[in-house]
Amino acid sequence: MNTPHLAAVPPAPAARVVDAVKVYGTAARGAVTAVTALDGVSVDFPSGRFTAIMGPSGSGKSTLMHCAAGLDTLTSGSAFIGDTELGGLDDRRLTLLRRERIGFVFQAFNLVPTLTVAENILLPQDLAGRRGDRGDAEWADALIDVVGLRDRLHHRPGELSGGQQQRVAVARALAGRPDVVFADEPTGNLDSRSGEEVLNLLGRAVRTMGRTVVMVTHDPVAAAHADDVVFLADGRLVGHLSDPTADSVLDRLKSLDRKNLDRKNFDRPGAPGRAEVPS
Ligand SMILES: Nc1ncnc2c1ncn2[C@@H]1O[C@H](COP(=O)(O)OP(=O)(O)OP(=O)(O)O)[C@@H](O)[C@H]1O
Repeated sequence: MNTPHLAAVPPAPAARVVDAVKVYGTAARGAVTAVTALDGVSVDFPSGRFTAIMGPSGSGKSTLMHCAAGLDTLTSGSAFIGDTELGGLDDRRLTLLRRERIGFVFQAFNLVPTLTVAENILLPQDLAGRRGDRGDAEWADALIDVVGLRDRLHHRPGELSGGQQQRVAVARALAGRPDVVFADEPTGNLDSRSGEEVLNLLGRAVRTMGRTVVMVTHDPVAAAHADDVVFLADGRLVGHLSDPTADSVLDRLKSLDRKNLDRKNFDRPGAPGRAEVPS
């Protein structure tokens, strides 16, 4: 009997957006400029991989991340976490989905100052009512070692360095074993050494713990920690690199900047990516 040949099927993306459009502002009283921050972006964030989102300032990186993570809504198009379309969820379900399936790391750490390190890390499990779950407790305990904070468990965030606080934030983001961790400029407030530690941690979460990370950054050295880099310019997806290095990312950014300048010189008035509503 012939055994059917099973081709390796790539895992479904942990998150994706399809034809994503986001317009900020409206034409009120006939004279306001609307800004098209995302202009028809479709991108997959594969499961078990570390993806960086890069692009010039104002290109739509944070908007893409916020819409993909259900922190903001799209004007049109769709955003999915796994198979769940975010546009179809009411506020309560969206809050639950963010709590149970997504981890967040922000530039400003966003820890709760009155809670200890241990309490901050366990907060997502407490909110989800899962503190008693044995598997979760073991996972959180292992995480504390991975992020190197065992001797700081009873300190409060104000007693820690910026790098240590961000490591707590990474542990907190991973504690609930989310489908995907979204990190918005996680090294933006850190010196290069602490930044490197946080990036190594995110990389380890993907490569040894099987997690999925999507990170917005403007730093080619940070992006080089990722498996894939997607590039945005003027709200559009304009490139992709696998196995990036800081040099290859920098080269791509420079070529995007050149193309952007050339195009803007040709396209005046009204550069693409900006929907300008006449007064
Ligand atoms: N709440 C808002 N209201 C109006 N315009 C906004 C809003 N948020 C972002 N924008 C505009 O949308 C565009 C994309 O912004 P976004 O913050 O996503 O870009 P970015 O690539 O993350 O930028 P940066 O690297 O500077 O943080 C910009 O032109 C920005 O000014």
